[in-house]
Amino acid sequence: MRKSIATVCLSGSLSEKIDAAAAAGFDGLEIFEPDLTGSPLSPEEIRDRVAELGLTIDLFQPFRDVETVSPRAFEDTLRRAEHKFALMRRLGVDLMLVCSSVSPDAPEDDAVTADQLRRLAERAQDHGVRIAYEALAWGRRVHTYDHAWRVVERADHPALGTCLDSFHIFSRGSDPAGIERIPGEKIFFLQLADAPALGMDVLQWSRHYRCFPGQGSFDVAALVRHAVRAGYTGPLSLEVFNDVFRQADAARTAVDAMRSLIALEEDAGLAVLPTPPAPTGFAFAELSAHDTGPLRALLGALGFARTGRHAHKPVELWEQGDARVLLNTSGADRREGPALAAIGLETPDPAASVRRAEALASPVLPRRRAADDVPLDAVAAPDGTALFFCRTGHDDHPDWRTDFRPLTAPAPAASPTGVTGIDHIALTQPWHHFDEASLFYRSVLGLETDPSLDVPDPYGLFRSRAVHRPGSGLRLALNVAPAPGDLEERPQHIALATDDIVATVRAARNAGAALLPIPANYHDDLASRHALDPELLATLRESGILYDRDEAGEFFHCYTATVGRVFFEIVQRTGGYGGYGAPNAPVRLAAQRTASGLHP
Ligand SMILES: O=C(O)c1ccc(O)c(O)c1
Ligand SMILES: [Mg+2]
Repeated sequence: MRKSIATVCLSGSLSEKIDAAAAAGFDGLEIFEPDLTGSPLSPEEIRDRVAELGLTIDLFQPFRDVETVSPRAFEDTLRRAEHKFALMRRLGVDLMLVCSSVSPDAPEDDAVTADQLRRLAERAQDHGVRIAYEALAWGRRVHTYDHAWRVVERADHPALGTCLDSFHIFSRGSDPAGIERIPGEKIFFLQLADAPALGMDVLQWSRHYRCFPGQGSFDVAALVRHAVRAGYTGPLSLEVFNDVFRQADAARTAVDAMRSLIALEEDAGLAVLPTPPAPTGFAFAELSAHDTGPLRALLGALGFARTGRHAHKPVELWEQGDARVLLNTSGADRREGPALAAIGLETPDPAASVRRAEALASPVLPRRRAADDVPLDAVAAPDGTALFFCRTGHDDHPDWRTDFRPLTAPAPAASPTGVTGIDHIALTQPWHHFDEASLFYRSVLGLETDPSLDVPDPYGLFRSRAVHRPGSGLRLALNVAPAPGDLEERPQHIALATDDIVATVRAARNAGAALLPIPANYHDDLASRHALDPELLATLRESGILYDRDEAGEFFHCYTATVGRVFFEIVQRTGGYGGYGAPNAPVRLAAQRTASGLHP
Protein backbone atom coordinates (compact mmCIF):
# COMPACT_ATOMS: atom_id res chain seq x y z
CA MET A 1 0.00 0.00 0.00
CA ARG A 2 1.04 3.62 -0.34
CA LYS A 3 3.03 4.89 2.61
CA SER A 4 2.63 8.37 4.00
CA ILE A 5 3.86 10.30 6.97
CA ALA A 6 2.52 13.34 8.80
CA THR A 7 5.00 16.20 8.97
CA VAL A 8 4.38 16.38 12.73
CA CYS A 9 6.34 13.11 13.11
CA LEU A 10 9.60 14.73 12.07
CA SER A 11 11.94 17.36 13.43
CA GLY A 12 12.96 20.57 11.70
CA SER A 13 11.54 22.98 9.16
CA LEU A 14 8.86 21.94 6.70
CA SER A 15 11.39 21.64 3.88
CA GLU A 16 13.66 19.48 6.04
CA LYS A 17 10.69 17.25 6.86
CA ILE A 18 9.70 16.95 3.20
CA ASP A 19 13.27 16.08 2.17
CA ALA A 20 13.59 13.50 4.95
CA ALA A 21 10.30 11.82 4.02
CA ALA A 22 11.30 11.66 0.35
CA ALA A 23 14.77 10.32 1.11
CA ALA A 24 13.28 7.54 3.24
CA GLY A 25 11.05 6.47 0.35
CA PHE A 26 7.61 7.68 1.44
CA ASP A 27 4.93 8.19 -1.21
CA GLY A 28 2.95 10.90 0.48
CA LEU A 29 2.62 13.44 3.27
CA GLU A 30 0.07 14.77 5.70
CA ILE A 31 0.76 18.46 6.02
CA PHE A 32 0.27 19.47 9.63
CA GLU A 33 -0.91 23.06 9.34
CA PRO A 34 1.40 24.65 11.96
CA ASP A 35 4.36 23.32 9.93
CA LEU A 36 3.06 25.22 6.93
CA THR A 37 2.17 28.41 8.81
CA GLY A 38 5.73 28.67 10.08
CA SER A 39 7.34 27.96 6.73
CA PRO A 40 8.90 30.70 4.60
CA LEU A 41 7.85 28.75 1.48
CA SER A 42 4.63 29.68 -0.31
CA PRO A 43 1.99 26.95 -0.73
CA GLU A 44 2.93 26.79 -4.42
CA GLU A 45 6.61 26.35 -3.61
CA ILE A 46 5.73 23.58 -1.19
CA ARG A 47 3.51 21.91 -3.80
CA ASP A 48 6.29 22.08 -6.39
CA ARG A 49 8.98 20.86 -4.00
CA VAL A 50 6.83 17.90 -2.98
CA ALA A 51 6.07 17.04 -6.61
CA GLU A 52 9.72 17.34 -7.63
CA LEU A 53 10.61 14.75 -5.04
CA GLY A 54 7.94 12.41 -6.36
CA LEU A 55 5.65 12.80 -3.34
CA THR A 56 2.00 13.76 -3.08
CA ILE A 57 0.22 15.64 -0.33
CA ASP A 58 -2.46 13.24 0.85
CA LEU A 59 -4.02 15.17 3.72
CA PHE A 60 -4.23 18.67 5.14
CA GLN A 61 -4.79 18.69 8.88
CA PRO A 62 -6.22 19.46 11.38
CA PHE A 63 -9.37 21.56 11.08
CA ARG A 64 -10.89 21.80 14.55
CA ASP A 65 -14.16 22.37 16.38
CA VAL A 66 -16.65 22.30 13.52
CA GLU A 67 -19.73 21.06 15.37
CA THR A 68 -21.28 23.58 17.73
CA VAL A 69 -24.56 24.54 19.39
CA SER A 70 -23.99 28.12 18.23
CA PRO A 71 -25.28 28.87 14.71
CA ARG A 72 -23.13 32.03 14.68
CA ALA A 73 -19.99 30.10 15.55
CA PHE A 74 -20.82 27.63 12.78
CA GLU A 75 -21.13 30.44 10.22
CA ASP A 76 -17.71 31.56 11.33
CA THR A 77 -16.39 28.01 10.88
CA LEU A 78 -17.68 27.93 7.30
CA ARG A 79 -15.87 31.18 6.64
CA ARG A 80 -12.67 29.78 8.16
CA ALA A 81 -13.09 26.64 6.03
CA GLU A 82 -13.34 28.70 2.81
CA HIS A 83 -9.86 30.06 3.54
CA LYS A 84 -8.50 26.57 4.07
CA PHE A 85 -10.10 25.23 0.90
CA ALA A 86 -8.39 28.00 -1.07
CA LEU A 87 -5.11 27.21 0.64
CA MET A 88 -5.53 23.51 -0.12
CA ARG A 89 -6.03 24.29 -3.79
CA ARG A 90 -2.73 26.20 -3.79
CA LEU A 91 -1.06 23.25 -2.08
CA GLY A 92 -2.62 20.71 -4.42
CA VAL A 93 -4.33 18.61 -1.74
CA ASP A 94 -7.97 17.57 -1.80
CA LEU A 95 -8.53 15.88 1.57
CA MET A 96 -8.98 17.78 4.84
CA LEU A 97 -9.00 16.19 8.27
CA VAL A 98 -11.66 17.50 10.64
CA CYS A 99 -11.28 16.32 14.22
CA SER A 100 -14.19 16.03 16.58
CA SER A 101 -14.83 19.09 18.70
CA VAL A 102 -13.23 19.44 22.13
CA SER A 103 -15.30 22.53 22.94
CA PRO A 104 -17.99 22.67 25.64
CA ASP A 105 -20.19 24.04 22.82
CA ALA A 106 -20.16 20.71 21.00
CA PRO A 107 -23.78 19.61 20.43
CA GLU A 108 -25.27 16.71 22.38
CA ASP A 109 -27.49 15.87 19.48
CA ASP A 110 -25.90 13.85 16.68
CA ALA A 111 -28.44 15.29 14.26
CA VAL A 112 -26.90 18.75 14.71
CA THR A 113 -23.36 17.43 14.26
CA ALA A 114 -24.35 15.46 11.16
CA ASP A 115 -26.13 18.45 9.68
CA GLN A 116 -23.14 20.74 10.21
CA LEU A 117 -20.70 18.21 8.78
CA ARG A 118 -22.96 17.80 5.75
CA ARG A 119 -23.08 21.56 5.21
CA LEU A 120 -19.28 21.73 5.50
CA ALA A 121 -18.98 18.86 3.02
CA GLU A 122 -21.24 20.69 0.55
CA ARG A 123 -18.94 23.70 0.66
CA ALA A 124 -15.91 21.45 0.36
CA GLN A 125 -17.35 19.73 -2.67
CA ASP A 126 -17.68 23.09 -4.42
CA HIS A 127 -13.89 23.36 -4.08
CA GLY A 128 -13.18 19.79 -5.11
CA VAL A 129 -12.24 18.95 -1.51
CA ARG A 130 -13.34 16.02 0.65
CA ILE A 131 -13.64 15.93 4.45
CA ALA A 132 -12.37 13.09 6.68
CA TYR A 133 -13.96 13.29 10.13
CA GLU A 134 -11.88 11.83 12.98
CA ALA A 135 -12.91 11.12 16.57
CA LEU A 136 -10.29 12.50 18.95
CA ALA A 137 -10.09 10.26 22.00
CA TRP A 138 -10.68 13.36 24.13
CA GLY A 139 -13.42 14.81 21.89
CA ARG A 140 -16.20 16.48 23.86
CA ARG A 141 -19.11 14.41 22.51
CA VAL A 142 -17.63 12.33 19.74
CA HIS A 143 -14.64 10.38 21.02
CA THR A 144 -14.94 6.91 19.53
CA TYR A 145 -14.47 5.86 15.94
CA ASP A 146 -17.86 4.14 15.75
CA HIS A 147 -19.58 7.32 16.95
CA ALA A 148 -17.73 9.37 14.32
CA TRP A 149 -18.82 6.86 11.69
CA ARG A 150 -22.49 7.02 12.83
CA VAL A 151 -22.42 10.79 12.41
CA VAL A 152 -20.78 10.53 8.98
CA GLU A 153 -23.31 7.91 7.91
CA ARG A 154 -26.15 10.12 9.07
CA ALA A 155 -24.76 13.18 7.25
CA ASP A 156 -24.72 11.04 4.12
CA HIS A 157 -22.70 13.23 1.79
CA PRO A 158 -20.29 11.96 -0.88
CA ALA A 159 -17.63 14.50 0.12
CA LEU A 160 -17.73 13.32 3.75
CA GLY A 161 -16.03 10.21 5.10
CA THR A 162 -14.22 9.17 8.22
CA CYS A 163 -10.58 9.14 9.24
CA LEU A 164 -9.50 6.28 11.47
CA ASP A 165 -6.57 6.85 13.83
CA SER A 166 -5.20 3.78 15.60
CA PHE A 167 -4.11 5.80 18.62
CA HIS A 168 -7.60 7.13 19.35
CA ILE A 169 -9.12 3.71 18.78
CA PHE A 170 -6.77 1.73 21.03
CA SER A 171 -6.35 4.40 23.69
CA ARG A 172 -10.12 4.30 24.32
CA GLY A 173 -10.09 0.53 24.44
CA SER A 174 -12.40 0.30 21.40
CA ASP A 175 -12.55 -2.96 19.50
CA PRO A 176 -11.09 -2.36 16.02
CA ALA A 177 -13.07 -5.32 14.60
CA GLY A 178 -16.02 -2.93 14.18
CA ILE A 179 -14.07 -1.16 11.44
CA GLU A 180 -15.23 -3.93 9.11
CA ARG A 181 -18.79 -2.59 9.38
CA ILE A 182 -17.72 0.69 7.73
CA PRO A 183 -17.86 0.61 3.91
CA GLY A 184 -14.27 0.86 2.68
CA GLU A 185 -14.97 3.81 0.41
CA LYS A 186 -16.19 5.80 3.41
CA ILE A 187 -12.86 5.35 5.20
CA PHE A 188 -11.20 8.35 3.62
CA PHE A 189 -7.96 8.07 5.57
CA LEU A 190 -6.07 5.79 7.97
CA GLN A 191 -3.62 7.24 10.48
CA LEU A 192 -1.32 4.88 12.31
CA ALA A 193 0.47 5.29 15.60
CA ASP A 194 1.46 3.00 18.43
CA ALA A 195 2.08 3.92 22.08
CA PRO A 196 3.50 2.33 25.18
CA ALA A 197 0.94 1.22 27.78
CA LEU A 198 0.86 4.19 30.18
CA GLY A 199 -1.80 4.94 32.77
CA MET A 200 -2.24 8.64 32.09
CA ASP A 201 -4.47 11.35 30.69
CA VAL A 202 -5.22 10.40 27.11
CA LEU A 203 -4.49 13.82 25.59
CA GLN A 204 -1.03 13.97 27.19
CA TRP A 205 -0.43 10.38 26.20
CA SER A 206 -1.29 11.18 22.58
CA ARG A 207 0.61 14.43 22.29
CA HIS A 208 3.86 13.26 23.88
CA TYR A 209 4.21 9.48 23.82
CA ARG A 210 2.97 8.15 20.51
CA CYS A 211 5.52 6.03 18.69
CA PHE A 212 5.79 4.18 15.41
CA PRO A 213 3.92 0.88 15.02
CA GLY A 214 5.92 -1.95 16.54
CA GLN A 215 7.47 0.30 19.18
CA GLY A 216 4.55 0.34 21.61
CA SER A 217 1.91 -2.04 22.88
CA PHE A 218 -1.01 -1.64 20.45
CA ASP A 219 -1.83 -4.32 17.88
CA VAL A 220 -1.70 -1.90 14.97
CA ALA A 221 -1.34 -4.74 12.44
CA ALA A 222 -4.71 -6.17 13.52
CA LEU A 223 -6.32 -2.78 12.98
CA VAL A 224 -4.80 -2.49 9.52
CA ARG A 225 -6.16 -5.95 8.66
CA HIS A 226 -9.67 -4.84 9.65
CA ALA A 227 -9.40 -1.67 7.57
CA VAL A 228 -8.19 -3.62 4.53
CA ARG A 229 -11.00 -6.17 4.97
CA ALA A 230 -13.45 -3.27 5.10
CA GLY A 231 -12.15 -2.28 1.67
CA TYR A 232 -9.84 0.61 2.56
CA THR A 233 -7.37 1.26 -0.25
CA GLY A 234 -5.82 4.60 0.74
CA PRO A 235 -2.38 5.14 2.23
CA LEU A 236 -1.00 3.77 5.47
CA SER A 237 -0.07 7.05 7.09
CA LEU A 238 1.98 7.56 10.22
CA GLU A 239 0.84 10.28 12.59
CA VAL A 240 3.08 10.28 15.62
CA PHE A 241 3.34 13.07 18.16
CA ASN A 242 6.48 12.30 20.16
CA ASP A 243 8.68 14.65 22.17
CA VAL A 244 11.84 12.68 21.42
CA PHE A 245 11.29 12.36 17.66
CA ARG A 246 10.66 16.10 17.51
CA GLN A 247 14.28 16.58 18.62
CA ALA A 248 15.98 13.77 16.75
CA ASP A 249 17.52 13.90 13.30
CA ALA A 250 14.64 13.99 10.79
CA ALA A 251 16.34 11.86 8.14
CA ARG A 252 17.00 9.12 10.63
CA THR A 253 13.51 9.26 12.16
CA ALA A 254 12.03 9.00 8.67
CA VAL A 255 13.98 5.79 8.04
CA ASP A 256 12.86 4.41 11.41
CA ALA A 257 9.29 5.32 10.39
CA MET A 258 9.66 3.58 7.03
CA ARG A 259 11.05 0.45 8.71
CA SER A 260 8.04 0.48 11.01
CA LEU A 261 5.59 0.59 8.07
CA ILE A 262 7.39 -2.14 6.14
CA ALA A 263 7.37 -4.40 9.21
CA LEU A 264 3.71 -3.50 9.79
CA GLU A 265 2.76 -4.52 6.25
CA GLU A 266 4.45 -7.84 6.89
CA ASP A 267 2.67 -8.29 10.24
CA ALA A 268 -0.66 -7.42 8.64
CA GLY A 269 -0.08 -9.98 5.86
CA LEU A 270 0.13 -7.30 3.15
CA ALA A 271 3.75 -7.91 2.16
CA VAL A 272 6.13 -10.83 2.17
CA LEU A 273 9.70 -10.09 3.27
CA PRO A 274 12.68 -12.43 3.44
CA THR A 275 11.99 -14.31 6.68
CA PRO A 276 14.30 -13.51 9.57
CA PRO A 277 16.72 -16.36 10.18
CA ALA A 278 16.83 -15.24 13.82
CA PRO A 279 20.29 -15.31 15.36
CA THR A 280 20.92 -18.19 17.72
CA GLY A 281 23.94 -16.96 19.64
CA PHE A 282 27.17 -15.02 19.62
CA ALA A 283 30.03 -15.82 17.27
CA PHE A 284 32.23 -13.12 18.82
CA ALA A 285 32.41 -9.73 20.44
CA GLU A 286 34.89 -7.30 18.91
CA LEU A 287 36.60 -4.64 20.98
CA SER A 288 38.53 -1.83 19.43
CA ALA A 289 41.37 -0.15 21.26
CA HIS A 290 44.33 1.94 20.34
CA ASP A 291 46.31 0.36 23.17
CA THR A 292 45.19 -3.21 23.74
CA GLY A 293 47.50 -3.73 26.74
CA PRO A 294 44.91 -3.33 29.51
CA LEU A 295 42.36 -5.47 27.66
CA ARG A 296 44.89 -8.22 26.99
CA ALA A 297 45.82 -8.24 30.66
CA LEU A 298 42.16 -8.46 31.65
CA LEU A 299 41.30 -11.15 29.12
CA GLY A 300 44.35 -13.16 30.19
CA ALA A 301 43.36 -12.94 33.85
CA LEU A 302 39.81 -13.98 32.93
CA GLY A 303 41.32 -17.15 31.45
CA PHE A 304 41.21 -16.30 27.73
CA ALA A 305 44.00 -17.48 25.45
CA ARG A 306 45.18 -15.55 22.44
CA THR A 307 44.71 -18.13 19.68
CA GLY A 308 44.97 -16.30 16.38
CA ARG A 309 45.79 -13.23 14.40
CA HIS A 310 43.89 -11.97 11.35
CA ALA A 311 45.67 -12.61 8.05
CA HIS A 312 45.52 -8.98 6.89
CA LYS A 313 44.26 -6.84 9.73
CA PRO A 314 45.56 -5.88 13.16
CA VAL A 315 43.00 -8.07 14.88
CA GLU A 316 43.64 -10.78 17.49
CA LEU A 317 41.36 -13.63 18.42
CA TRP A 318 41.05 -14.57 22.10
CA GLU A 319 39.08 -17.62 23.16
CA GLN A 320 37.82 -19.54 26.14
CA GLY A 321 35.15 -22.22 25.75
CA ASP A 322 32.74 -20.83 23.15
CA ALA A 323 33.46 -17.25 24.16
CA ARG A 324 35.45 -15.44 21.46
CA VAL A 325 36.69 -11.89 21.75
CA LEU A 326 38.42 -9.99 18.96
CA LEU A 327 40.83 -7.18 19.77
CA ASN A 328 41.10 -4.72 16.92
CA THR A 329 43.57 -1.85 16.81
CA SER A 330 42.67 -0.58 13.34
CA GLY A 331 40.64 2.59 13.28
CA ALA A 332 40.64 2.92 17.07
CA ASP A 333 40.84 6.51 18.19
CA ARG A 334 43.90 7.24 20.29
CA ARG A 335 41.90 9.61 22.50
CA GLU A 336 39.15 7.15 23.24
CA GLY A 337 39.51 4.13 25.41
CA PRO A 338 38.57 0.61 24.38
CA ALA A 339 35.01 0.21 23.11
CA LEU A 340 32.78 -2.53 21.79
CA ALA A 341 32.80 -2.06 18.01
CA ALA A 342 31.11 -5.14 16.63
CA ILE A 343 29.23 -8.29 17.46
CA GLY A 344 29.26 -11.51 15.48
CA LEU A 345 25.83 -13.14 15.50
CA GLU A 346 25.36 -16.80 14.71
CA THR A 347 22.67 -17.13 12.11
CA PRO A 348 21.56 -20.20 10.16
CA ASP A 349 21.64 -18.24 6.88
CA PRO A 350 23.84 -15.10 6.81
CA ALA A 351 22.81 -14.14 3.26
CA ALA A 352 19.13 -14.26 4.21
CA SER A 353 19.85 -12.08 7.25
CA VAL A 354 21.39 -9.47 4.96
CA ARG A 355 18.46 -9.62 2.53
CA ARG A 356 16.04 -9.05 5.37
CA ALA A 357 18.04 -6.10 6.71
CA GLU A 358 18.00 -4.56 3.24
CA ALA A 359 14.26 -5.11 2.89
CA LEU A 360 13.81 -3.25 6.18
CA ALA A 361 15.75 -0.13 5.24
CA SER A 362 18.68 -1.06 7.46
CA PRO A 363 22.19 -0.02 6.55
CA VAL A 364 24.21 -2.94 5.26
CA LEU A 365 27.84 -2.00 5.83
CA PRO A 366 30.29 -1.98 2.94
CA ARG A 367 32.54 -5.00 3.00
CA ARG A 368 36.13 -4.27 3.73
CA ARG A 369 38.06 -7.39 3.08
CA ALA A 370 40.84 -8.85 1.04
CA ALA A 371 40.03 -11.10 -1.89
CA ASP A 372 40.72 -14.32 -0.03
CA ASP A 373 38.90 -13.35 3.19
CA VAL A 374 35.75 -15.20 4.12
CA PRO A 375 32.67 -13.16 3.11
CA LEU A 376 31.29 -11.55 6.20
CA ASP A 377 28.35 -9.18 5.94
CA ALA A 378 27.31 -6.69 8.57
CA VAL A 379 24.54 -4.23 9.29
CA ALA A 380 24.86 -1.18 11.49
CA ALA A 381 22.72 -1.35 14.62
CA PRO A 382 21.10 1.94 15.67
CA ASP A 383 23.91 2.69 18.14
CA GLY A 384 26.54 2.20 15.42
CA THR A 385 27.68 -1.25 16.54
CA ALA A 386 28.41 -3.43 13.50
CA LEU A 387 26.47 -6.69 13.58
CA PHE A 388 28.18 -9.42 11.56
CA PHE A 389 26.20 -12.43 10.39
CA CYS A 390 28.29 -15.55 11.00
CA ARG A 391 27.96 -19.26 10.65
CA THR A 392 30.70 -20.75 12.78
CA GLY A 393 31.75 -24.38 12.50
CA HIS A 394 29.35 -25.61 9.78
CA ASP A 395 30.42 -27.21 6.50
CA ASP A 396 27.66 -25.48 4.55
CA HIS A 397 29.18 -22.01 4.99
CA PRO A 398 32.66 -20.49 5.13
CA ASP A 399 33.89 -20.04 8.69
CA TRP A 400 35.09 -16.53 9.61
CA ARG A 401 37.75 -18.10 11.83
CA THR A 402 39.72 -19.28 8.81
CA ASP A 403 40.82 -15.64 8.32
CA PHE A 404 42.74 -15.99 11.57
CA ARG A 405 46.16 -17.60 11.49
CA PRO A 406 47.06 -19.67 14.51
CA LEU A 407 49.80 -17.95 16.46
CA THR A 408 53.23 -19.38 15.78
CA ALA A 409 54.48 -18.31 19.19
CA PRO A 410 51.40 -18.78 21.35
CA ALA A 411 50.95 -16.54 24.34
CA PRO A 412 51.99 -18.16 27.62
CA ALA A 413 49.35 -20.76 28.39
CA ALA A 414 46.59 -19.03 30.26
CA SER A 415 44.72 -21.13 32.75
CA PRO A 416 41.06 -21.32 31.86
CA THR A 417 38.70 -20.09 34.56
CA GLY A 418 35.62 -22.01 33.49
CA VAL A 419 34.08 -19.48 31.11
CA THR A 420 31.88 -21.42 28.69
CA GLY A 421 30.58 -18.73 26.33
CA ILE A 422 29.02 -15.29 26.00
CA ASP A 423 25.79 -15.07 28.01
CA HIS A 424 24.71 -11.64 26.84
CA ILE A 425 26.03 -8.32 25.61
CA ALA A 426 24.83 -4.97 26.94
CA LEU A 427 24.84 -1.99 24.59
CA THR A 428 24.21 1.62 25.48
CA GLN A 429 21.77 3.31 23.15
CA PRO A 430 21.59 7.01 22.34
CA TRP A 431 18.59 8.21 24.37
CA HIS A 432 16.69 9.49 21.32
CA HIS A 433 17.06 6.20 19.42
CA PHE A 434 15.81 3.78 22.05
CA ASP A 435 12.47 3.02 20.38
CA GLU A 436 14.24 2.74 17.05
CA ALA A 437 16.59 0.16 18.56
CA SER A 438 13.75 -2.01 19.91
CA LEU A 439 12.04 -2.02 16.53
CA PHE A 440 15.32 -2.74 14.74
CA TYR A 441 16.11 -5.81 16.83
CA ARG A 442 12.53 -7.06 16.61
CA SER A 443 11.91 -6.51 12.91
CA VAL A 444 15.33 -6.90 11.31
CA LEU A 445 16.68 -9.69 13.51
CA GLY A 446 13.40 -11.30 14.54
CA LEU A 447 14.16 -11.09 18.27
CA GLU A 448 11.63 -10.70 21.07
CA THR A 449 11.61 -7.57 23.19
CA ASP A 450 11.05 -7.66 26.95
CA PRO A 451 9.20 -4.79 28.63
CA SER A 452 11.23 -1.66 29.42
CA LEU A 453 12.53 -1.20 32.95
CA ASP A 454 13.58 2.00 34.68
CA VAL A 455 16.84 1.54 36.57
CA PRO A 456 17.95 4.16 39.09
CA ASP A 457 21.55 5.33 38.85
CA PRO A 458 23.02 7.79 41.41
CA TYR A 459 22.77 10.55 38.78
CA GLY A 460 19.65 9.65 36.85
CA LEU A 461 17.21 7.04 35.78
CA PHE A 462 17.91 4.99 32.73
CA ARG A 463 15.75 2.73 30.66
CA SER A 464 16.76 -0.82 30.05
CA ARG A 465 15.20 -3.34 27.74
CA ALA A 466 16.31 -6.82 26.83
CA VAL A 467 15.93 -8.40 23.41
CA HIS A 468 16.40 -12.10 23.02
CA ARG A 469 15.66 -15.18 21.01
CA PRO A 470 13.58 -17.49 23.20
CA GLY A 471 15.19 -20.85 23.76
CA SER A 472 18.54 -19.76 22.34
CA GLY A 473 21.68 -18.24 23.78
CA LEU A 474 21.10 -14.89 22.17
CA ARG A 475 20.42 -12.08 24.58
CA LEU A 476 21.14 -8.38 24.31
CA ALA A 477 20.48 -5.77 26.96
CA LEU A 478 19.80 -2.30 25.60
CA ASN A 479 20.40 0.49 28.06
CA VAL A 480 19.78 4.14 27.47
CA ALA A 481 21.93 6.83 29.00
CA PRO A 482 19.99 9.31 31.16
CA ALA A 483 21.34 12.41 29.43
CA PRO A 484 22.27 13.08 25.81
CA GLY A 485 25.96 13.79 26.48
CA ASP A 486 26.31 10.80 28.74
CA LEU A 487 26.63 8.17 26.07
CA GLU A 488 30.39 8.23 25.75
CA GLU A 489 30.77 7.74 29.48
CA ARG A 490 28.36 4.84 29.59
CA PRO A 491 30.11 1.54 29.51
CA GLN A 492 29.08 -1.41 27.42
CA HIS A 493 29.67 -4.88 28.64
CA ILE A 494 30.15 -8.49 27.70
CA ALA A 495 28.69 -11.04 30.10
CA LEU A 496 30.58 -14.33 30.22
CA ALA A 497 28.82 -17.52 31.25
CA THR A 498 30.23 -20.01 33.73
CA ASP A 499 28.85 -23.10 35.45
CA ASP A 500 30.70 -22.32 38.68
CA ILE A 501 30.97 -18.63 39.36
CA VAL A 502 32.75 -19.01 42.67
CA ALA A 503 35.56 -21.00 41.06
CA THR A 504 35.72 -18.65 38.06
CA VAL A 505 35.93 -15.57 40.25
CA ARG A 506 38.56 -17.15 42.48
CA ALA A 507 40.72 -18.13 39.49
CA ALA A 508 40.34 -14.76 37.81
CA ARG A 509 41.17 -12.90 40.98
CA ASN A 510 44.23 -15.08 41.59
CA ALA A 511 45.34 -14.31 38.05
CA GLY A 512 45.14 -10.60 38.81
CA ALA A 513 41.71 -9.60 37.45
CA ALA A 514 40.43 -6.41 39.09
CA LEU A 515 36.82 -6.96 40.11
CA LEU A 516 34.27 -4.34 41.04
CA PRO A 517 34.00 -3.99 44.83
CA ILE A 518 30.41 -4.35 46.05
CA PRO A 519 29.43 -2.47 49.25
CA ALA A 520 28.77 -4.58 52.35
CA ASN A 521 25.34 -2.93 52.60
CA TYR A 522 24.31 -4.86 49.52
CA HIS A 523 24.94 -8.26 51.07
CA ASP A 524 23.35 -7.17 54.37
CA ASP A 525 20.23 -6.27 52.39
CA LEU A 526 20.42 -9.48 50.38
CA ALA A 527 20.09 -11.46 53.61
CA SER A 528 16.78 -9.70 54.28
CA ARG A 529 15.49 -10.16 50.73
CA HIS A 530 16.21 -13.86 50.36
CA ALA A 531 16.51 -16.65 52.90
CA LEU A 532 19.96 -17.70 51.70
CA ASP A 533 22.12 -20.36 53.23
CA PRO A 534 24.54 -18.40 55.52
CA GLU A 535 27.56 -20.15 54.07
CA LEU A 536 26.50 -19.22 50.52
CA LEU A 537 25.84 -15.64 51.60
CA ALA A 538 29.32 -15.44 53.13
CA THR A 539 30.84 -16.71 49.88
CA LEU A 540 28.88 -14.20 47.81
CA ARG A 541 29.95 -11.41 50.14
CA GLU A 542 33.57 -12.43 50.08
CA SER A 543 33.65 -12.73 46.27
CA GLY A 544 31.60 -9.62 45.49
CA ILE A 545 28.94 -11.73 43.78
CA LEU A 546 25.40 -10.38 43.35
CA TYR A 547 22.32 -12.57 43.45
CA ASP A 548 18.84 -12.66 41.96
CA ARG A 549 16.14 -15.25 41.47
CA ASP A 550 12.92 -15.69 39.51
CA GLU A 551 10.28 -18.45 39.39
CA ALA A 552 12.52 -20.58 37.21
CA GLY A 553 15.94 -20.34 38.79
CA GLU A 554 18.79 -18.34 40.25
CA PHE A 555 21.31 -15.84 38.93
CA PHE A 556 24.78 -15.12 40.28
CA HIS A 557 26.88 -12.36 38.76
CA CYS A 558 29.80 -10.05 39.31
CA TYR A 559 31.75 -7.47 37.36
CA THR A 560 35.28 -6.59 36.41
CA ALA A 561 36.68 -3.09 36.64
CA THR A 562 35.99 -0.95 33.57
CA VAL A 563 38.61 -0.51 30.85
CA GLY A 564 37.81 2.45 28.60
CA ARG A 565 34.10 2.00 27.93
CA VAL A 566 34.12 -1.74 28.44
CA PHE A 567 33.78 -4.13 31.33
CA PHE A 568 33.01 -7.81 31.68
CA GLU A 569 30.39 -9.52 33.75
CA ILE A 570 30.67 -13.10 34.90
CA VAL A 571 27.31 -14.82 35.23
CA GLN A 572 25.95 -18.15 36.31
CA ARG A 573 22.34 -19.08 35.62
CA THR A 574 20.67 -22.02 37.31
CA GLY A 575 17.33 -23.56 36.38
CA GLY A 576 15.72 -21.45 33.70
CA TYR A 577 16.44 -18.00 35.14
CA GLY A 578 15.52 -15.64 32.31
CA GLY A 579 16.57 -12.19 33.52
CA TYR A 580 19.72 -10.13 33.84
CA GLY A 581 19.82 -9.33 37.56
CA ALA A 582 17.96 -6.05 37.05
CA PRO A 583 17.25 -5.55 40.79
CA ASN A 584 21.02 -5.35 41.29
CA ALA A 585 21.67 -2.84 38.53
CA PRO A 586 21.39 0.23 40.80
CA VAL A 587 24.04 -1.23 43.14
CA ARG A 588 26.34 -2.03 40.24
CA LEU A 589 25.93 1.48 38.79
CA ALA A 590 26.62 3.10 42.15
CA ALA A 591 29.65 0.84 42.69
CA GLN A 592 30.98 1.79 39.26
CA ARG A 593 30.53 5.46 40.07
CA THR A 594 32.45 4.91 43.33
CA ALA A 595 35.21 3.02 41.52
CA SER A 596 35.53 5.77 38.92
CA GLY A 597 36.25 8.23 41.71
CA LEU A 598 33.35 10.44 40.59
CA HIS A 599 31.09 9.43 43.43
CA PRO A 600 32.61 9.37 46.92
O1 LIG B 1 -3.65 16.13 19.12
C1 LIG B 1 -4.38 16.61 18.27
O2 LIG B 1 -4.95 17.68 18.39
C2 LIG B 1 -4.62 15.85 17.02
C3 LIG B 1 -4.78 16.49 15.80
C4 LIG B 1 -4.99 15.75 14.64
C5 LIG B 1 -5.05 14.39 14.70
O3 LIG B 1 -5.23 13.61 13.62
C6 LIG B 1 -4.88 13.75 15.92
O4 LIG B 1 -4.95 12.42 15.93
C7 LIG B 1 -4.66 14.46 17.05
MG1 LIG C 1 -5.08 11.54 14.05
